Amino acid sequence: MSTVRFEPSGPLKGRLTPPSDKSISHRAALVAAMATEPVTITGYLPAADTLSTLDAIRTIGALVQRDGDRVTVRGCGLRAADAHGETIDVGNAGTLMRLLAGWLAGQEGRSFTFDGDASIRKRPVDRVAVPLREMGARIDATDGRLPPFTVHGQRLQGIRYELPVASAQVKSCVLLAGLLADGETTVVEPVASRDHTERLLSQLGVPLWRAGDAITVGHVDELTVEDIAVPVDISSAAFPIAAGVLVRGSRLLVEQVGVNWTRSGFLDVLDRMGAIVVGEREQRRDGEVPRGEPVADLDVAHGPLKGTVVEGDEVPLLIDELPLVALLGAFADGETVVRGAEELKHKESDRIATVVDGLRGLGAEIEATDDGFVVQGTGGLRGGTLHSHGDHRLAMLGAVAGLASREGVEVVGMEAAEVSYPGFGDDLARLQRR
Ligand SMILES: O=C(O)C1=C[C@@H](OP(=O)(O)O)[C@@H](O)[C@H](O)C1
Ligand SMILES: C=C(OP(=O)(O)O)C(=O)O
Repeated sequence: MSTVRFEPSGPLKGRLTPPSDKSISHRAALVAAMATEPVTITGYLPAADTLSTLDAIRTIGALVQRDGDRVTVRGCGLRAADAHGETIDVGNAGTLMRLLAGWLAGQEGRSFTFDGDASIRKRPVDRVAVPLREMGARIDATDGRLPPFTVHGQRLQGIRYELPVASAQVKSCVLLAGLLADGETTVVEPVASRDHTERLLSQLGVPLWRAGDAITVGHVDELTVEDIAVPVDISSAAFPIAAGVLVRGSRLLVEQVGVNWTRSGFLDVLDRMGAIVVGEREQRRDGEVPRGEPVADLDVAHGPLKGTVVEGDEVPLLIDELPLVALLGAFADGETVVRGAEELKHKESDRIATVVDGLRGLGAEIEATDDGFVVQGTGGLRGGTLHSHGDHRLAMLGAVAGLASREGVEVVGMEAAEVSYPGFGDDLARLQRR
């Protein structure tokens, strides 16, 4: 395990292009594997989670060639003809585990076992097993709800499924299963969550439409996949953006960031907190499913912050950035509250507990609640030691906290950042050298 110290920093300056989007890279690799003609993905994220996805599709029979962030996939077709009985190692990647289960649930008469690391073994799969069973698949999970689990593929029937929680992973799992199912499959969302799967499938010409909160996909016999370009991950960009906002005298240009409105809630929260982040974002779009992913350059400067409340429909639009909202809250004037975010308990760590314990250990005035946290802003942070608990977003949170702190932060388990942001430490160092 690596321990890295992040000292209080002088102004961060310069331009930065953070890594490609993890969510979209997973989806791009999976649809490429469902095709039979070769597909080239540019801007594929070469991080631990998305390398697990390339390994997973190789296990199922796809041929994969990677040169940096350019990946060529010769897929195995929607019916993954040659695969059976494999064990798929999803590593640390919840998104891979849940989306791939949807595709493989429709492989009639064939079984696949899913397993992963210690963190993945604590993450619930009943949330996808319930709708997949309703569609006709058989799924055996450990203790009824955890990995390792086996998916016994069956001929699937389309269903109408009302998501009990807003989860893009569950929505995407059911939509991918729907491609193979007889008839139409509809997923109803309680509130909007990231829509990368819908945008990608509709770009590929799959019959897919949205009516209010309901997204419907039709059966397809085969998938024709065009080349795919992946934008920069706003969830990764959020760390240097937060550092630019928090470190006195900073001015950064963060380039080519994906600003799909279902992902960019963090930018709206920054606006409310009074942060200076300038760049054109996508406005909320409730009608037809848009094709493709919008990008923008974001100009970021240090400035004072005020507390805010994040709750309700906004939560899924920045679910992975909520740890950073807690950190920003510690530097803000007044109180910052996050509520309605119990889903944080089911991530790579229990992010309510790990964020609250981690930031409190650095001197923040923060309390956990059942569904979020409350931070009393004190205008700064002392510093100390923060443990990542193997959670990439915690490791990067500690690093940003260190740069903005008075005494520096030692992050125990910094290597976890490789899950989503290869070269994270180098990027921060480069911005400090300008
Ligand atoms: O669909 C996706 O790519 C993701 C959806 C979210 O999870 P949930 O669907 O569990 O909310 C998010 O936290 C995760 O990092 C990626
Ligand atoms: C929750 C996350 O990812 P996953 O669910 O794919 O492990 C994340 O990246 O913060």
